[in-house]
Amino acid sequence: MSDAPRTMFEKIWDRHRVLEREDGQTLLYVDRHLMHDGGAVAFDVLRKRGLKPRAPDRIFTVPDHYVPTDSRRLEDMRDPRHRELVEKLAQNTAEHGIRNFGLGDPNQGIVHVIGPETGLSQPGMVMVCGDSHTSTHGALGALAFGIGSTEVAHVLATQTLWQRKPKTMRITVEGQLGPGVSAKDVILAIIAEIGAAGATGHVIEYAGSAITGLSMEGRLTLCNMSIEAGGRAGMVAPDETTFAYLAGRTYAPEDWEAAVERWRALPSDPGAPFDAEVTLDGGAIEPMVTWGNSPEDALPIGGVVPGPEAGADAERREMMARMLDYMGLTPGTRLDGLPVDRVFIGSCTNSRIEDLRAAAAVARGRKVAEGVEAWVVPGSEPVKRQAEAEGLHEVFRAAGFAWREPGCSMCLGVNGDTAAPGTRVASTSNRNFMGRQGPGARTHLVSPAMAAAAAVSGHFTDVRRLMAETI
Ligand SMILES: CC(C)[C@H](C(=O)O)[C@@H](O)C(=O)O
Ligand code: SF4
Repeated sequence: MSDAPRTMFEKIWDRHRVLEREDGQTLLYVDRHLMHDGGAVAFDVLRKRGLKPRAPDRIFTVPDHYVPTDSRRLEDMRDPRHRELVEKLAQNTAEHGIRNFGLGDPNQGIVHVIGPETGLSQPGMVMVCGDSHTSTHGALGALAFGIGSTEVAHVLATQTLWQRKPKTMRITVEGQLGPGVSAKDVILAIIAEIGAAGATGHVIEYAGSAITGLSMEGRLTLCNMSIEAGGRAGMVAPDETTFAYLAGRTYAPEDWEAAVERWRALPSDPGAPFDAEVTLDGGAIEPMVTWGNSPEDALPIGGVVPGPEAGADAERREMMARMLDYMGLTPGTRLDGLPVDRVFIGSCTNSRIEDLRAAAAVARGRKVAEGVEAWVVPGSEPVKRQAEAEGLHEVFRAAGFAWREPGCSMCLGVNGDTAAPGTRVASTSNRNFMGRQGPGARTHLVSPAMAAAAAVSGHFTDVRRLMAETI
């Protein structure tokens, strides 16, 4: 190998390359394979072919999509097909000696929350999961990406995966984020800038002082939504923040000092070329709200709903008209002041302890507005315990928020946690697609602080105004 400067992505790719095929595909070794209840059927595929999981100690599973968030009991799962998926995951993993963080386990939670939290996600690893938001784990300096169901079976059976080498994109955000501006606003601003297909075919590396200044939790939020910009994966170079976050976690490496030494060599070399470069001014980013049905349809809270004529071409104009109709919005409406019916604080994007602290800081001493139903769904059992130890659940309850059990919940609604048709939802999740939170439900993506501000105001509002009022 030459001494040419390499990106962090290339270093990880090179280290995991097993062999290359003539058509340009590379067989990669997989360090960690995460699975959730949505992928439980992969075990049947293996069984039918007489195969067994190749490396059970590298596979970790958790039910999150279908679990109820008003109970921890399997018996309370209303849909028998969903219960079967959760049971199947427990049975298959028990049979093969795979660690399953099952319903009721003290570490159960959303797969992308518990990976980092348990220390399973580490710098330099190749990590996969049959789920598009696997990009989340890249926040720790891993190459982590979602795979399809056929690939899940392939990884189960071989602990390797065929991949075409993606391109690289560096997104640099310099400067200091303003008060009330979080990682969620940064990623929404990025996607608004480059578009929902802006990073297609690329692995994104986030860099710059606004990024390195983020906590690990902020970086997880950022990387989580890389896929919403079309990116194959998103990564942040490991640094002291990363090491401090991982130290002492259950699955942190036993040879800790040596591991940290290895991790220090991972960041992209100075001068390493990226296929694409994007820069943003972090200081100019404001609290964001989406108005349409793609995460790219995001505007600062001071913005107004655009009209279809703002679309660049006929196709976009037609799409905008359809989205405005679906969202029940009139062009020219100010986002600040737009009434909400429901508020969802949760999902693998924004359900970690810092997210709940940010929301609680706004909710403290205030009341959820009349007619608004607001939920807080912690990302995992440890997040829930920590929040309760800090009394955050009391803050939320006193304000009128429902305090629920961990899971994907209203992010996707496959467990039955949905919003009624026509309902306008302020949501801290990552997708505002038509029907995402239930048929006809109108999703607006926001940060946890902005969601809490909407809950107590009864409409979207600039959280910075509420912060100024807080004594
Ligand atoms: C169910 C799962 C495969 C899906 C994904 O891939 O992302 C889900 O988590 C989502 O967020 O839409
Ligand atoms: S919380 Fe939402 S985005 Fe994340 S894995 Fe679950 S359904 Fe997918």
